[in-house]
Amino acid sequence: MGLRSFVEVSPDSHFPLENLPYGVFRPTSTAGGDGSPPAPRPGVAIGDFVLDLSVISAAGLFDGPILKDSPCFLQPSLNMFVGMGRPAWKEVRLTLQRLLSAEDPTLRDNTSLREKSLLKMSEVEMLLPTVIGDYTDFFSSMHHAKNCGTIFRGPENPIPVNWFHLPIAYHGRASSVVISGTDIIRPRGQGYPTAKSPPYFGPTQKLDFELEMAAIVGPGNELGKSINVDEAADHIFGLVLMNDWSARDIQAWEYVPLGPFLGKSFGTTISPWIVTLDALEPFACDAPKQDPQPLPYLAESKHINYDIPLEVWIKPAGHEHPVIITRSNFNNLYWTLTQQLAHHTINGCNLRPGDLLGTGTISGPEAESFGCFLELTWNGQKPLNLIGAARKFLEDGDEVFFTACCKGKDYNVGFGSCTGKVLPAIP
Ligand SMILES: O=C(O)/C=C/C(=O)CC(=O)CC(=O)O
Ligand SMILES: [Ca+2]
Ligand SMILES: [Mg+2]
Repeated sequence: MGLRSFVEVSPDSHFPLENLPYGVFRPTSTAGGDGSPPAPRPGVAIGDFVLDLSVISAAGLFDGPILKDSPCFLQPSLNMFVGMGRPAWKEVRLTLQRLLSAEDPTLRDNTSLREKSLLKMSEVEMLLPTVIGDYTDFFSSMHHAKNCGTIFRGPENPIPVNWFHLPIAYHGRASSVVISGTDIIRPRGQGYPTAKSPPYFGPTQKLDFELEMAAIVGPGNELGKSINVDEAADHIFGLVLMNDWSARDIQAWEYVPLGPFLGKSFGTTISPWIVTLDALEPFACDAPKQDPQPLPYLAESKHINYDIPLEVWIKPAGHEHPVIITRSNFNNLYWTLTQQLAHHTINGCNLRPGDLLGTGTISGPEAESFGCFLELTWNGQKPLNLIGAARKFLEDGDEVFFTACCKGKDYNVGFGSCTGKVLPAIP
């Protein structure tokens, strides 16, 4: 039997008391005094409701030693709270699990506070949870690295030799990270030239999704200092789903020798609810054994992943229901979140609260678990059948849905969804 809340939580909900993911929202039902939209504020998800943490904070209910008098929930983003570190996160989790439990009368029996603080999810708009100063994207699934290498560089040596020694990454573009539900405009750009013609210019003909998750950085490090791999988990607040939309024709032509640029910087979608590592703890599992042994700064005493089943669904224009196109799992990552974070800071580069670290596309070993169209259709050579139509890449009007849900014995720890619809290119 899972934990019980006085708020009704259906058995298939992603958001029971065991989860309590954090987001930033604004109520859609009420406007401010001058008619302007209400200010963004932090909240946690419980069943089909959002608990407004600014109201709980103003009511003085965060009375633990760290949170007492802290303005961290009177902010328009979660940056201040995630920067406070694990002792603060633990204190808030305990306070909220008590306040929302079926047994505690404080909120349960206070009608006016309950009405002020608990809002229906259907009556709020979700916003980006943190101000993202920097966004980095790793490349940590071996299956994805092997498939991309074979497709882009040939089957002889698909995985570059450095890949087994360090978690490869590129610096992404933070300005175009958007919240789930935001439309994505098909980008224009230069594509690969064919033997006799110059580079193609126009709307990408190979628009793709990439099934990823991303870590939200906690306290981070000062410039010039690095984070020890065995302490790295204390710098990861939690995880979201992430779609690293990619234009494969633009990417293939531009990426030599500096890596992805305009083929990926036109939009990256994240899900609104940050599921904490504390909530994911029951789903920890061994990460793949690494051969060769990583260098000492990457050798960790606790080498773990999480068992997070992932799904991608697509709803083409004119269709009522989405269809599933791939199933993978977070536990396919070869380099762990903590190794990624330690590697990122080993040269003294500073990470700041709220930064976003993408895992890289999470492909599994089987064709049904590949994490993007590039792999699923082998760069368009083997089209997929999508509701009777042959598909190589994304088309205008397609809606892409990612979802993830960890199954506990009597409860779920879910991520909700990460969605986006493809709009036609600007003429
Ligand atoms: O192998 C390549 O040249 C390119 C690979 C990617 O597009 C991957 C990327 O963005 C990182 C990832 O998602 O794993
Ligand atoms: Ca990516
Ligand atoms: Mg992107």
